[in-house]
Amino acid sequence: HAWGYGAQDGPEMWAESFPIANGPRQSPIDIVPTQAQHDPSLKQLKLKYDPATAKGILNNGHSFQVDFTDDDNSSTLAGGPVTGIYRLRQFHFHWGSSDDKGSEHTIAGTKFPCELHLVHWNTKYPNFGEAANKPDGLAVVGVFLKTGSANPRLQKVLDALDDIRSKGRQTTFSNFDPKTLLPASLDFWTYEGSLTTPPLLESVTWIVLKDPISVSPAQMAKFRSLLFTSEGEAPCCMVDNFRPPQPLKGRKVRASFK
Ligand SMILES: Cc1c(Cl)c([N+](=O)[O-])nn1CC(=O)Nc1ccc(S(N)(=O)=O)cc1
Ligand SMILES: [Zn+2]
Repeated sequence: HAWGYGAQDGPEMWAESFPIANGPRQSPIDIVPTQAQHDPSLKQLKLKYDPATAKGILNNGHSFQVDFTDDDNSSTLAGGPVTGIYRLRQFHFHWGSSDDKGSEHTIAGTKFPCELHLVHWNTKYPNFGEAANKPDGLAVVGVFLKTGSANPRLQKVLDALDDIRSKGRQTTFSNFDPKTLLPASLDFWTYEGSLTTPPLLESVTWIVLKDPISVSPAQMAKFRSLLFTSEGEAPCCMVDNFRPPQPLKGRKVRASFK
């Protein structure tokens, strides 16, 4: 099932191979703050990350991801809208070819140049693969990146991109605490959704942080230096790797804040 973000294999074509693309709980969505309901029963988000669990960084041909060892509860998410403990598996980004687009979620139609996803799986299941197709299997924290001053916390990730320019390239990436990539406030919106790329599994509790972190235009250029293509193929810049917002289909979006 070769899929991508081009005219021939992009989001408008995904339903041909992945009919769930037109399902009832697809992601991303446009978040309309005035229509989100404050839910005082939502707990505080509890994120505990051990930098020693960072393992490697990989160009998977759709984005790049930093993978974490997930064989114990060293790096976990709990609280917020979820029950139980979810383990951090990886984080990755989505971004645009220019600073006026790139995020997957939007806020009242506003697009950000980039969006970070921290992917966690429910430890009530034996592993990520088992969790990935359960309705409460995954929890993804989304963080918007807004153009402004350079973000020093991103630099270690961006400096590693030179070694993984082409699809399939990977290198070690250790001693990194993803908590350093989060904004000061953990206020969030939450809703029931899906993976935003094939296989588009409807197994994600989305936790989208209200506040963005900063990224400079020069740092955004670094993201855009990656390639969708493998070495030896005609190079195609890795940009616009975002799915547009999908129909809400009656879902409620809750806010953890007033
Ligand atoms: C589906 C699956 C399984 Cl099962 C495994 N596995 O190793 O067992 N790996 N993958 C791939 C995967 O994780 N995709 C994924 C897609 C979108 C997102 S996003 N943007 O955050 O919604 C997060 C992840
Ligand atoms: Zn993602």
